[in-house]
Amino acid sequence: MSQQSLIFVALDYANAEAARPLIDKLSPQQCGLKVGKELFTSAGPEFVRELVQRGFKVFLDLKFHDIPNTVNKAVRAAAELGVWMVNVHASGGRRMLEAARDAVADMPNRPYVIAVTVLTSMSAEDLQEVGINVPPAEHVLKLAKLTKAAGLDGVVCSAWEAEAIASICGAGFIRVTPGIRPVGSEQGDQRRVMTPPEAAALGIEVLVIGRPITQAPDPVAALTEIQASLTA
Ligand SMILES: O=C(O)c1cc(=O)[nH]c(=O)n1[C@@H]1O[C@H](COP(=O)(O)O)[C@@H](O)[C@H]1O
Repeated sequence: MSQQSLIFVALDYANAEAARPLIDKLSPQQCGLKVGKELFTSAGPEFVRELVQRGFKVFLDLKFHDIPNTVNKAVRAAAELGVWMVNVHASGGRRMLEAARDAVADMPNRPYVIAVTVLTSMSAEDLQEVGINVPPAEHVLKLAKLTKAAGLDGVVCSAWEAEAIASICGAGFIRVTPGIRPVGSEQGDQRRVMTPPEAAALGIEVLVIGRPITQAPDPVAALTEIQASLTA
């Protein structure tokens, strides 16, 4: 993993045709691409293979959360597409996480397997409603420790929890942070947000950014501006 924060553009588009105009203007040297539930459901594995063939690091964000056997098979199927990273939900529990880890253990070029802690769209109130009566940061840390103990490569968390995770889980443990919002951009459904330069200053390995780029009048210019702001 490089020292500088890598940016992954969240391709939250309705289908491949809608995503292609932006992808055609990007290079694998510039950023990675995240394919999530919407685009994967409409465009399918063939589209993921196409992005991999074009040389992009692809983060397949399907957030698997199921019984261990099902997650094991799903992670393996994702890995066989040649993606760089795949994720599951840490709240699936230790045995599910171990099954995700084991799915790719024998692959020579295996993807990173990481686990979502607490979604960046969730606030303390949202957590309370689902029976978790501790602050988000505390629950994130608990799930990060479980993920590390199960032998996964890292976690998805908000940038606010990234430093504490590094101090508890160690430097090699990858932190992937969505909920990144340049000053002046709309928060939308995100709750635990931070600006790109602040997140980069924390040494976060991967910043996931969607709408501030994809909904901008000129997405490539928005990405370039964000990238410049990281080192300014
Ligand atoms: O796993 C993810 O990528 C993810 C986890 C999380 O906690 N929060 C979160 O926003 N994401 C994804 O990151 C992207 C954020 O997009 P924007 O809010 O548009 O920047 C979306 O594709 C989400 O599905």
